[in-house]
Amino acid sequence: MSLHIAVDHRAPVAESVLMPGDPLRAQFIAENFLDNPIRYSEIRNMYGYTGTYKGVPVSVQGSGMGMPSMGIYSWELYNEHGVENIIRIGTAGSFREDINVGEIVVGLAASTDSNFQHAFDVPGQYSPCCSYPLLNKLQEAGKETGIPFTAGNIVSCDVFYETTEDWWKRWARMGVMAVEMEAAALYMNAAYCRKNALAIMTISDSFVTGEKTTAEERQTTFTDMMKLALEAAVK
Ligand SMILES: O=P(O)(O)O[C@H]1O[C@H](CO)[C@@H](O)[C@H]1O
Ligand SMILES: O=c1cc[nH]c(=O)[nH]1
Repeated sequence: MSLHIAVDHRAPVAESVLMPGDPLRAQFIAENFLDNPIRYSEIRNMYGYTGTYKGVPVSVQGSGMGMPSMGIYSWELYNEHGVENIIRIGTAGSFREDINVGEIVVGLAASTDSNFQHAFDVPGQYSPCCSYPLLNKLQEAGKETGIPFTAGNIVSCDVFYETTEDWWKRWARMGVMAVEMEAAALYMNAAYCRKNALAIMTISDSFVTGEKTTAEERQTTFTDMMKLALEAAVK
């Protein structure tokens, strides 16, 4: 057991873990996609489950919202639970008019406005990027399932409710596709711990059109992303 994640001897945390921000999305995936899921942790109601997908053990663990929370859970998974691969399965807001609600984006790199990197004491600006081996597996899964996605730069922000209008347009001007709140911390922890990480997000709202999805839709309807991540996790 680590400080924030319990263990259950019947269901050790698997080598590959899917991480949604929302613990109820973790429960939905476990109940609808995994065989014989067991909830190994409910500390703070941040549920974690292990089951099998196509016969291979896979875990699903809520990360909570924001880089501090993702930083804690991914650190403990990598360092105290033997995890090698983490695939974030999140939601994001689109900055591009050709990337619409319901579509999937993959963070090749995660720009950020956070100071999370101070923990690593690098003498400059670190560029958080995904793991190439996991990206390759996702590409294979994409070809096999026919589920499309767009890969590029995303931004992980500390603030959800920005107060200045059009703040996002300056990120968009630099080719950043979408905003979420955890990938940069995950990528930095993975790099430091010599592990693998990839962030996949379904677009839940568009800064360009103003379209939005409900909390319930964000919890349960983004099943293509879940399938894609599971297929990549068992390769
Ligand atoms: O749906 P999740 O995975 O939580 O991701 C996004 O949604 C939350 C904000 O509503 C933030 O955590 C953001 O990164
Ligand atoms: O972090 C997020 C996630 C979805 N939509 C946003 O606007 N921000």
